[in-house]
Parts: sequence; C-alpha cells; structure tokens
Amino acid sequence: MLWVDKYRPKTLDRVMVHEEIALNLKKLVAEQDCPHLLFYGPSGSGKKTLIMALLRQILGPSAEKVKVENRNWKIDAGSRTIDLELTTLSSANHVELSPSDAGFQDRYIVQEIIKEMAKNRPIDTKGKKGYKVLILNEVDKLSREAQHSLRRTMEKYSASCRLILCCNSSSKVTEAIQSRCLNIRVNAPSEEEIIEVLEFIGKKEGLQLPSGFAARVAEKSNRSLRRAILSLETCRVQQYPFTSNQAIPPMDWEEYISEIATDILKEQSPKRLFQVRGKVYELLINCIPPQMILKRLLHELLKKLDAELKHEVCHWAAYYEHRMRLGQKAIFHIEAFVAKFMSIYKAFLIATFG
Ligand SMILES: Nc1ncnc2c1ncn2[C@@H]1O[C@H](COP(=O)(O)OP(=O)(O)OP(=O)(O)O)[C@@H](O)[C@H]1O
Repeated sequence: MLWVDKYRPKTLDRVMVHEEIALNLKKLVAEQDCPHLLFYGPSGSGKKTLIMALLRQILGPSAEKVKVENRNWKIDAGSRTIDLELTTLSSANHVELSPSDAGFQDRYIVQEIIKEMAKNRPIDTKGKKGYKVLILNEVDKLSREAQHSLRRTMEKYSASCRLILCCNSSSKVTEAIQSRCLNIRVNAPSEEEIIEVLEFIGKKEGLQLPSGFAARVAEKSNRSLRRAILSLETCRVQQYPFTSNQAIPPMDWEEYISEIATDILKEQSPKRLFQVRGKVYELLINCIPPQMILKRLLHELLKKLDAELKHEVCHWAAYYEHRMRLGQKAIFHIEAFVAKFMSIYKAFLIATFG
C-alpha cells in the first residue's frame, strides 16, 4: 500500500492537519443535524481525508465496508432512451460518485440517479428513519444545468439525504448550491504542517531523516500533502539511507511538460505544433487534468520568458482556460494556446532580432 493511503487518518481524532475543522465537524455530528456540506480547496490539501473521517463519525465503522460497482442506467428522456454507465462506491448508508464523469449528460445523473438514491431512506435498528449520505466529487466540473438540478434535489430530499460535495474551486459552483450548504474551506497545509506529517511517517517507517530533508521535500511539494508524501516515498525507493543533499525528483508529468515548453521555445512552426499536440495527448490519456497541464505549461514558459511578454501570455492562458471550461475537448484549447503563444513569441523574436 502506498504511504498516502497507509497513513491517511481514518478518524477525525487522528487528523494531523486541519484539526480545527475536524473538531467542528465532530461538534456538527454530535448535534445530530448535519447540514449539506461543500468542501473546497486545492488538490492534495486533505478534503477527501476529512470527508471519509466525517463519514465514519456519522455512520460508524460500517462506512468502511464499501463496494465498488460499475452500474448501468437506462434513462427515459422523452423521445429517446439514454444509456449511462458510472462507477459508484457505496456502503449500506452512503454512496459516492463523480457525476461529471458522465460528461455533457451529467444532468441526467443528477436528475434521475441521485434523486433515486436520495429517495431510498434507510431505517436504523431502532426503527427510526435515518438519512443517506451522498458524496459527490468534482461538483465544480458539473454543467450549469446539472448544478440547477442538483439544487432542486437538495431542497426536495433534504429530509432523507445529506449531500457532501467536494471540489477544488468553489467559484465554479453556483451561488444557489453554495448558499444551501455549509461551506468548508480546506486550505493547503503550511510547510511546517507538511514537515510534521513527513516526520511522523518517517518515524512510523523507522527511517532516519537527515536534518532539513523533510523541509526540502515539503518545499518542493507546492503545499500539497499528497505530493509531499509521494515524493518522500519515491526518495526512499531511489536511495536509502537518505543524504541531506539527495535530489528530490519532480513528478514525471511535470518533467514532460517542461520538455514541451522547451520544444515550443526552440521552434515555432506548424510542424512543431503538431508534435506538441501529440505530447499533450499523451498527458491527457494518462489522466493528467487539462487545467493542470495548461497551468504547468504556463509556469514553465513564464520561467524562460522576457518580462514584457509575460502579461500578454498570462492573459491568453486565462482566456483559453476559460474556453476549455465551456467546451468539451480540452486538447483543442491547449493547442490553441500553444499556437497563440508561438505567434506572439515569434513576432517578438522577429521584432527584437530581425
Ligand atoms: N489531516 C490530515 N492529517 C494527516 N495526513 C493527511 C491529512 N489529510 C490528508 N492527509 C494525507 O494527504 C493525502 C492527500 O489528501 P486527500 O486525498 O484528502 O486530498 P484532497 O484534498 O482530497 O485531494 P484531491 O482534491 O486531489 O482529491 C492523504 O492520502 C493523506 O495521506
């Protein structure tokens, strides 16, 4: 088992960062009237860990007896029937799914499937009617229609189900949904907190961490706890005993994007654009989220760019990121950004060096 899973705290009492949030969540459950919740914050900050620990607090150890199912639904949409396939993770009293996996058909998931799940109210051992917990991941990726349907579902079934929504950016979640939930911001942990977790894992694994080593791993992690733990494990595999100046390897995909940025800066031509497209495709099929590819690519390009171009390039990156959100095929928008960048950069080179 990877350390990120092995050392994921299972209960709210055991969390090492976001202790205050954990304490508040405990109080919320103790009051027996848990509202709908919206967890948001950057990737690797600990949202999922808090959600799973909260679920355990609400449902007890039964929350851990989960089964993964690949389920098919046939939805009657007036003149036609729509086939939908989705993976769910469920225990007796909760279901977890990512409705945005259904792409542009996400609203059918929200309209029909979530409604159906929400309606089935469990009855506890004392014969009292309980509520079902629905965990919805990546709600910021849901279309507007799906978010409107979700709002109606939240209102209609609030007595029989509690929704726990999780996303990276709350600004992409409609006001109507945000206002019906208790919003919980999960900040990226500080470097000191990350060091604490790394040292805890090191101790549990019986490792000798040279002084300053955990701090270097934390610094390279960009304040992502997941990334810091993964880096520590990679270092352990590459070389142990650790040395204080041991290199902390970047993630493979980041190195690959750095190569793409070098390719773009070396040559600006249709042929090079075509090659870059192939490389971006490779990243996408390896499940690197398109927003992250664009962000990292911008970061790499900015590192090597003249100050006077930076503003314009950032403007176009934001423009294509926005268009990517509206559209379906991310590759078009990343490629369009690369083409735009090439044209700006080439014009700059010609104007400067002739
Ligand atoms: N409170 C915590 N105390 C100790 N370790 C933690 C805590 N929260 C998270 N971790 C560690 O960090 C890893 C990443 O956390 P988690 O999966 O919860 O992040 P996330 O915010 O849901 O990320 P993403 O948005 O990318 O899914 C976990 O696997 C766990 O090992």
